[in-house]
Amino acid sequence: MKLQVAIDLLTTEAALEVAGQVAEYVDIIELGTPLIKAEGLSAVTAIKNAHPDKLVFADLKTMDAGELEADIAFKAGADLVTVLGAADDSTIAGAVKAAKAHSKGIVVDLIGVADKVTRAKEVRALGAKFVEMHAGLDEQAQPGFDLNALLLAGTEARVPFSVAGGVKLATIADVQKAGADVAVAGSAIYGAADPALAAKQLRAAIN
Ligand SMILES: O=C(CO)[C@H](O)[C@H](O)COP(=O)(O)O
Repeated sequence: MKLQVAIDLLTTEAALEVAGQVAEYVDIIELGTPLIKAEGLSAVTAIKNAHPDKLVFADLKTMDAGELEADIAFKAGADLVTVLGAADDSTIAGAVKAAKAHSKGIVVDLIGVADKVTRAKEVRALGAKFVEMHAGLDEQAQPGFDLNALLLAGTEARVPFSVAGGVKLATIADVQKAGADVAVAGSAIYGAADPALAAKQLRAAIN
């Protein structure tokens, strides 16, 4: 299983600092949606230039204009770009077209999708590289949030998947057991007192 760090900080400078601290322990470096909204796609270029050996993930969460938005992110240096599973099939197909043109990949984020198992199968058929079983920061803050529902959906969908939703040291082994291809950890890494140590421990827990 790969480890992805999601950097939900607001400046390129801060993102570069965290990426530099944790790169040796992760496979994929994600530029979070708030960071891209704050800094633009130049943040993606800066991270790719600093870490050309890592997969750089631009969390655009595209909902429309799939081909156009994915194309500009790939041109900026992204290897993986997200489109929302709630988007129209044509939006996802358009983004996949852009990914094929750049020999890169589209990840479909199933945040907010009620039937994640069915949609995962549909978007995989449309050409998604993998799907993200994702409970967002707001959903995680709701009482009763349960990561296990995401893990179950991933296992049942039988397509390549990542899991994002407050993944941490206490839960990353369960993510691996569920058969995930990628574990995404955001606040557990960038919010830690020592991000390098947090990433190292997460990596050790899945090796
Ligand atoms: O995409 C996101 C929010 O929409 C986050 O990057 C993702 O949820 C991972 O962060 P965390 O581990 O803190 O949940």
